[in-house]
Amino acid sequence: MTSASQWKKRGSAWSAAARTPVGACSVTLLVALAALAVLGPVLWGEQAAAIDTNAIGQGPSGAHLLGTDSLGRDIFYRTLVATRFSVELAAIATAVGVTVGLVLGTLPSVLPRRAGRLITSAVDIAVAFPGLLLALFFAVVFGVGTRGAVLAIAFATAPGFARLAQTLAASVAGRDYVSAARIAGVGRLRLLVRHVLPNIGEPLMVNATISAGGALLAFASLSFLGIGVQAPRYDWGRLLGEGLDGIYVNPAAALAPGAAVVLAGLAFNLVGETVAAVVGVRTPTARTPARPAPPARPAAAEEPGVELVLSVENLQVAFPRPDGWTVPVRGVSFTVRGGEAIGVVGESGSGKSLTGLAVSRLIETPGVVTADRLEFAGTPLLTASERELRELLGTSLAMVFQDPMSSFNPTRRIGRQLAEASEQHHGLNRREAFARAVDRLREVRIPAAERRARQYPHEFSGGMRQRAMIGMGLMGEPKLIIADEPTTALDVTVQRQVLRLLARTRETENAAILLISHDIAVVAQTCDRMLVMYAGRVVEDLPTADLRSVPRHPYTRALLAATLELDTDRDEPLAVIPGRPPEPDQVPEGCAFAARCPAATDRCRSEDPVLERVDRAHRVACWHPNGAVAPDSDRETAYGGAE
Ligand SMILES: Nc1ncnc2c1ncn2[C@@H]1O[C@H](COP(=O)(O)OP(=O)(O)OP(=O)(O)O)[C@@H](O)[C@H]1O
Repeated sequence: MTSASQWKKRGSAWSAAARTPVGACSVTLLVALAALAVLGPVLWGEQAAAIDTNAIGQGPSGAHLLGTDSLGRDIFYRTLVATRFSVELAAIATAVGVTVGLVLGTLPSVLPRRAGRLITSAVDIAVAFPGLLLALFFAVVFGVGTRGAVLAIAFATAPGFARLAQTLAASVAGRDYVSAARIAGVGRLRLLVRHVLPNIGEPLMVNATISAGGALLAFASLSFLGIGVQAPRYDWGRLLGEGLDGIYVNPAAALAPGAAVVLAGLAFNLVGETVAAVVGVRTPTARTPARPAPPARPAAAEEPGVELVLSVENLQVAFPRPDGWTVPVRGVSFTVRGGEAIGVVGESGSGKSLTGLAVSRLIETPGVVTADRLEFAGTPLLTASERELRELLGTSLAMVFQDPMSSFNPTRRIGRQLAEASEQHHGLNRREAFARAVDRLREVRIPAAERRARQYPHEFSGGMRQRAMIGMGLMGEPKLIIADEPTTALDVTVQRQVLRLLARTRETENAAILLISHDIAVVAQTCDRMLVMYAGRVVEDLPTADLRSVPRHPYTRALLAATLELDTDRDEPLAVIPGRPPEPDQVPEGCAFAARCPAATDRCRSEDPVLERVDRAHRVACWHPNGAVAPDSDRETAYGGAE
């Protein structure tokens, strides 16, 4: 979709929202409020200030619509003129509150963890207090008067915003384009400013608008109590307080500013609601469980010493749950040599993606990654400093995600997103980095690369975005490309182009590839070796050339039998693997596949098999890798495959 059509779509959403009852009310109220704020003091400033000692404390009359105050000034004009000051003060207090809140809310993601936690705890405590109580407290601290009241209301608004910003930032932090930027080595502050803030702007705007209504009310309350605006200046709160003194003589003197506060507050709230309806804002909730040490699992077999790009030994990924830990990756071990292409296959939930994310150091707190060894290009990733990691991963590791739509920041041009890493790591200036980005886009066969580099992600097709993502990986000199289901969201022809591009990149750049896929056929065509994962572990590691002849694990054979190929007899029902893999927190004793395995014995149900070498390039975790042992039940073997 082009940006013009996007704007058109947005425009029609706005006009549709304005035609709803809420939308129409909010537009009318807002226009009236803005007109009064701008024109009120100009048109009626003099009448509002005119003192008439002959008309002190009068009730409504033809000359004075809402009566007069204790100096004979016209209350109707004063209420109209007070609009500007009341709205101005509420807007300033909200702006200061939102800014302070935004800083407090986003600081934890740039500061060291301990300092960040301190701020988060302070915000949590402040959020627990009612806003008006906080405003009163701060009003006393900052002193009586307009400035004190502005600061008091701003500081009372800030904690709510800080919490909202934290939650929104956390919800964006897991998006692919943020992961991609992190992999490209983009620093925390830049990540925040360029990738997180632009994408949480809309919900923050909506909440700021609604908060302005609250600020207006809070201001009126402080002025009413005599600790806000001081005479001779006046806002609605002050007029309300003055009107209340003579409420029995002239109730309109108090009711008019009161009604003005209510109507203006309503205008802000309704505008907020209308904006929320158009931009589709929903506020996610945060989650911070406790974190004890995850359980240990046995290490798997070791690869003989070759020059390795990646060396993973006993990798575990654990997440806290209210009642303990769930460990979806339970001791994965494998190695990747330079230029080698390895496929990772397995059913959904087997831990493929988490393994890729753990290798890229993209598992976020509260997730915990442990390993006996996790080395990339000779650097231990678990003990490396953040700076080392940024340098190393930013230049040598590329990541291609499943959803090409979410892989790029929607608010930034493609070329700039590619260039970002080069500005950071290669010391290139903006122009040079952009030129390199264009060159890389050309390299991945993006037509009219120069023009395309200036376009936004939504102007690219899915296949082009995926190629651009690979191009982003090529901004450095990647030693390893981790591609997580890179073709799942694409149609078949585009799938082939992307796979071909990956293969070409591997050749030209001598980059190793870790291709995560549930499509065994794709892996067989593209990779040298295949890791078969089941319930968070590698159960077989074998050359793809041997796929047809020597898979040893019953699960691998089952996966192969369930793969649809061109030569599959379409009249025969496709083999299926009976049952479902266990949930990560319900993995049984013994071999996790035993319950679905036609050859399972008592030993399989009680002892967990270790991944062991069966020949030079082949490892398998099975007690009966040759399929020689008869099953201990009368079940028929459900799957084909060579024995
Ligand atoms: N943040 C998390 N907290 C708790 N559990 C998680 C988290 N992320 C993933 N999991 C669980 O870990 C398991 C493995 O997830 P993973 O995404 O690695 O699977 P996968 O093999 O890549 O599956 P798919 O092919 O569907 O992407 C799943 O059961 C998933 O529910």
